[in-house]
Amino acid sequence: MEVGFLGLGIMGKAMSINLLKNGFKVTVWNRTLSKCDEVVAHGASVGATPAEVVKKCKITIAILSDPAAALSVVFDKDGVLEQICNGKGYIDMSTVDSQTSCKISEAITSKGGHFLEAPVSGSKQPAETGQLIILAAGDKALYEEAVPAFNVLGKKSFFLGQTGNGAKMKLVVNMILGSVMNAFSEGLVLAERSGLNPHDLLDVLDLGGIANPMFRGKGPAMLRDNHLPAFPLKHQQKDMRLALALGDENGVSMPVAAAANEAFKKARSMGLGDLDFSAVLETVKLLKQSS
Ligand SMILES: NC(=O)C1=CN([C@@H]2O[C@H](COP(=O)(O)OP(=O)(O)OC[C@H]3O[C@@H](n4cnc5c(N)ncnc54)[C@H](OP(=O)(O)O)[C@@H]3O)[C@@H](O)[C@H]2O)C=CC1
Ligand SMILES: O=CCCC(=O)O
Repeated sequence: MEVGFLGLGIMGKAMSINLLKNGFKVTVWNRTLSKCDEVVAHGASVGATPAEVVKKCKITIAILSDPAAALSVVFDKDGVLEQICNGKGYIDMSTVDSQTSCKISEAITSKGGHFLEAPVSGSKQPAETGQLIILAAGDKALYEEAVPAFNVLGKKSFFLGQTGNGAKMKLVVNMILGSVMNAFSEGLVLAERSGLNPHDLLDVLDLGGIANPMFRGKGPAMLRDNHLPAFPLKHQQKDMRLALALGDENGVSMPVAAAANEAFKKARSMGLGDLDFSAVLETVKLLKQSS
């Protein structure tokens, strides 16, 4: 199967290379052209614009930073809308809000195209190893058609019904993720400042009921102040912001998530937005030092 792929950031690069390694023909586009080089070395072709990719491919996948980027690639000049038509499918795997997803869906389907949202849970390493969790919603026929690609990209795909449900599920998951990361950061600093060995804390956590791959995977690096980006902090803050808006729409009080969002905003203001979201740890250290 030949697929188009728009967006070669941390996730898109890993996912498109994974498709190529598993026998898919892939035509890629990225706003910054130089990021195509590594994927081309794995056998990809390059399209000059999103429209050119869609013209060439029956199904085009996108994974872009945020709602503004997702909308721009569809609606702007040389965008997806210029070539989408009957028989072609567009799958947006970016993490966006349901309103953005519905706006894209309406535009694609008004041109006769098929639309699926399919944000993913899991980060850089699961993207590299095909272990993502795919949260799809929208056009069921397009979902069925995309299953061979999803089977390469992920360990499990969910079809969640109407467009918007995938976006909502993803935001709920990441709202929890961001809140947990803040609690974990506070715990690491509290352990150290109160005279405990934080490595002992990691061992204790790993044996108990709240053991999880994130503590295990990121904890040791966090203790070395290593925040090399797998999931950029600026994207986690975007997800908290969008999840809080979903809370507003549904009358759900989320004081924990609101506090976590403030911490991620603080980290962004400290210039940490391009680091991993674990860098929110630095805001806890800062607060303790100034008190
Ligand atoms: N990293 C992770 O662990 C995960 C990320 N996600 C989500 O996946 C999406 C991508 O994440 P990730 O790969 O980490 O992000 P990156 O920041 O690494 O990549 C972002 C991509 O979006 C492109 N982009 C940004 N703005 C525009 C624009 N205005 N027009 C066209 N292209 C644009 C970038 O192009 P350029 O190279 O030119 O800047 C790049 O290809 C986000 O929605 C994120 O929340 C979901 C699960 C896990
Ligand atoms: O959206 C990013 C999710 C990152 C993760 O699941 O570790």
